[in-house]
Amino acid sequence: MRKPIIAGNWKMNKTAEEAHAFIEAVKNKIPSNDNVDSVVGAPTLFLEKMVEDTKGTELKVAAQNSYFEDSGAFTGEVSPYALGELGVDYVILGHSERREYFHETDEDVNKKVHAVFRNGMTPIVCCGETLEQREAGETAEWIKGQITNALKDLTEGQVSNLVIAYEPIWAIGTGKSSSAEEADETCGVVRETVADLYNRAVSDAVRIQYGGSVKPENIAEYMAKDNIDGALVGGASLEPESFLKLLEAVK
Ligand SMILES: O=C[C@H](O)COP(=O)(O)O
Repeated sequence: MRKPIIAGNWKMNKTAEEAHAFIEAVKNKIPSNDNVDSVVGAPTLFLEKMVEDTKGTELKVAAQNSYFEDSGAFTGEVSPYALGELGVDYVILGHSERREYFHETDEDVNKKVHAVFRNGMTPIVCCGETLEQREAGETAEWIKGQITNALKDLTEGQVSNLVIAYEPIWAIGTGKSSSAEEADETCGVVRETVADLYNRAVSDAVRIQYGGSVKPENIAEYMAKDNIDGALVGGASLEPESFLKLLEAVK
């Protein structure tokens, strides 16, 4: 039985003060992590304070990116070693916005996945197709390729502990969510790819989230599906009330 994982991704939103106010508003209302893992992905600037603010609570903190080298002459980059030292739990990797605007490749994502594991954190690896790819019937092949590349040279133990977020690009921030059936089918492609690359025990263990216009009103439809173990949520994770409703719907 896989434990659900709901992760907010604030993207480049909020000030330090707003982030602190959010944590204050939710921290005593987070469901027990015996039932659901609750995560907030915050901008790098606030991570230290968020880790401090969430100490002793059931809320976990995610970074939204990490570089693949631990240290060195990489001006402006975020060290995975420093993130691990800070007490960050998860790192979102390969989000379609990072791939599109910052030209991240599958190879970069794979190196980052290794770096995040090496530093004791859990990667949330994103994959997803464009509308053109979906309409051309290329979704399954594309997703298989992204997953195969992202998981290169990982151990069975690492992949069993990994989180994969399937986010159709056309459903992100558009209000056009994928139907639960379509989302489940493609999350099934992700799971079968993991089974082919590793084995059934690993594919049964890996947790797969759906992301793309998830909100309190529709999250239950996704969570009812066999291959969907959680959600990666942008817009609807920004307000405390909405974030708590997402967690309530799955606990
Ligand atoms: O990482 C989250 C996704 O990009 C989904 O964003 P959204 O919930 O605003 O559509």
